[in-house]
Amino acid sequence: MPELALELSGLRKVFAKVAVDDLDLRVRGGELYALLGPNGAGKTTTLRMVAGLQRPDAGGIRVFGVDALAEPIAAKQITAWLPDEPLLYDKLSPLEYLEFVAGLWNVAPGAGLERAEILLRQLELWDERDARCEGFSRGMKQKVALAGALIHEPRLLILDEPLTGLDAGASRQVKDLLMARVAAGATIILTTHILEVAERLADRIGIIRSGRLVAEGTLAELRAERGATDGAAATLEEMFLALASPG
Ligand SMILES: Nc1ncnc2c1ncn2[C@@H]1O[C@H](COP(=O)(O)OP(=O)(O)OP(=O)(O)O)[C@@H](O)[C@H]1O
Repeated sequence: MPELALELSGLRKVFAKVAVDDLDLRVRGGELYALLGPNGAGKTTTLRMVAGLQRPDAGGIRVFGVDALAEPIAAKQITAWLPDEPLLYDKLSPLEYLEFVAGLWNVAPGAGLERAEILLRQLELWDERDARCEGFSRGMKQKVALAGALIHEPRLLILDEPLTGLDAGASRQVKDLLMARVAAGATIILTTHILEVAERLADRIGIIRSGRLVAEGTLAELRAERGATDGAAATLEEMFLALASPG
């Protein structure tokens, strides 16, 4: 049985109404797991709780066996978090920003610089390494933020809509980078509204609605389940629309 990268049990968060509703979710080590769901389904709230930015009202979170609620620092050491609207220190250049973030994680300066160069080259930002981020486009800033999230080489990458707003070229660079990380043994959980991303990249897909997991599996498994009831092989979009809408 593969090691579990993430285990959520009975996770619950209530704001004015229930956002995450006794959610159970397991992500295996080494897989790319796409979390899909309509607006307001509870995806970001779930991931923010895993990243330690929001305290659940109930339930448990384990990251590679570490109890993230009891040992948040240990859990954060092995986790990357990229929010959907990341903030950067605009006055810094990409290289300065990555050196700064590497320092926060106690990455040795030499190793930090080496990793920064690899990441900036992969994301085609090396030529802009010394320019201030304040002059960058939204997509360029998003790529710098992604590099910052990966600089401490976390085992678990949690990415909230990492491809939204990127042009085709940037999107390809980010996808290639993520696939390379998975090939090197990392685990990725991402949310996306771009169903083609889930279709092409994900080992498994989870569909969440009203804070609960309503379907989960490989694309083939989801299709087979749907096909069995509908008598036809459904597209991910058809399955998503059927599963994500109430009633
Ligand atoms: N800080 C907050 N205070 C109050 N309500 C919140 C807060 N954060 C989220 N919510 C509510 O919790 C519910 C789930 O929101 P969440 O952002 O997790 O959904 P989502 O699935 O990520 O949606 P989207 O796809 O639109 O990003 C929504 O009803 C939202 O209004």
